[in-house]
Amino acid sequence: MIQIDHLSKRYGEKYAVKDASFTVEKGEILGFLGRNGAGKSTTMNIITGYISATEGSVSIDGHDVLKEPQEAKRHIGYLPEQPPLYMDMTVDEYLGFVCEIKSVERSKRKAHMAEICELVKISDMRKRLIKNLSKGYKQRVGLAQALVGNPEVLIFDEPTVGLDPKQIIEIRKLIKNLGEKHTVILSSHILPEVADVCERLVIINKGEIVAQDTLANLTRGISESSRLSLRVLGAEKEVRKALYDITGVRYVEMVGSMEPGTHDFILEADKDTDVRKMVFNTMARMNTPILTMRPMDMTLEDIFLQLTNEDKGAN
Ligand SMILES: Nc1ncnc2c1ncn2[C@@H]1O[C@H](COP(=O)(O)OP(=O)(O)OP(=O)(O)O)[C@@H](O)[C@H]1O
Repeated sequence: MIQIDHLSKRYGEKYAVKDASFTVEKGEILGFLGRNGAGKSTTMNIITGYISATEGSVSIDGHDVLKEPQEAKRHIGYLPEQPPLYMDMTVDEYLGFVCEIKSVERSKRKAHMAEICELVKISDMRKRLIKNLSKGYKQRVGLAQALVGNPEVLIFDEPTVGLDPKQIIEIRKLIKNLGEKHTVILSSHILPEVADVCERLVIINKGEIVAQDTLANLTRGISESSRLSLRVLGAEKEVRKALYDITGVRYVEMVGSMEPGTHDFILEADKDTDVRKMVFNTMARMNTPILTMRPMDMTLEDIFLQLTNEDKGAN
């Protein structure tokens, strides 16, 4: 649905985005994750045709954003980081104005606006001046303008910044719902947000894409080993040696003794080897009961930190 090919944007000598390529499939909710200043807004602004790229191309449903801007933009609803709201208009006046610029048929506007307002829950606010709305409601009006014309693709840039926790939950829920009928790109620097809402992630660091995969693959795929945490009732030296002798085990470390007579171990094994059965059998033979055994997957947070550490990336 969206194809981003070798996109770069340079300001003077500095790359805001460098050689970024990724695709967004029809119907998916893609998370575009990066720290502040990583190049998210720049990428979103290029995809939506707000600014031009220095190099590379973007196509939306086969239409090049640069060569066929009207056609490409017709498919996109965009909520930029700063929603383009007119503070002295009422919600109705503003959405009417957006209908006008998006060429929504006059006869259909009333019903279309009512439907959108219902969806983003601003029906009671339609006669209010936008400047008098709370930040959360202003953001909903921003979402509403993105939905005008019923575009297939919705792009949200940091949609929950500045909202209170209740508003954040509501906006995320709304985006999830919209994802059922639209292709969505959600740009954010908030890890739990994209983890909660998105099926697949593209991670950008210092202008470069450093990873793109499903959440599950990202948490599984990056490390070369799998780790287990164990608490065993038994003598440290014997248990450590027995664990170390298990095929596939690379490393064993005793990390503490939290209960009398027990020892806590972290065991690192080859990535594709599930050593749990062997650990169980070995400990059973030695009559050293396992009190806990837990796989230690890398969290998305670990991965994000690993991928976006200060030494990585360009510039
Ligand atoms: N018009 C501009 N002129 C010069 N540099 C710019 C311009 N716009 C962005 N940059 C730089 O490009 C880099 C990427 O900025 P961008 O706004 O895309 O990041 P971001 O990931 O959206 O961050 P944030 O979440 O803080 O908005 C930053 O270093 C920024 O200072």
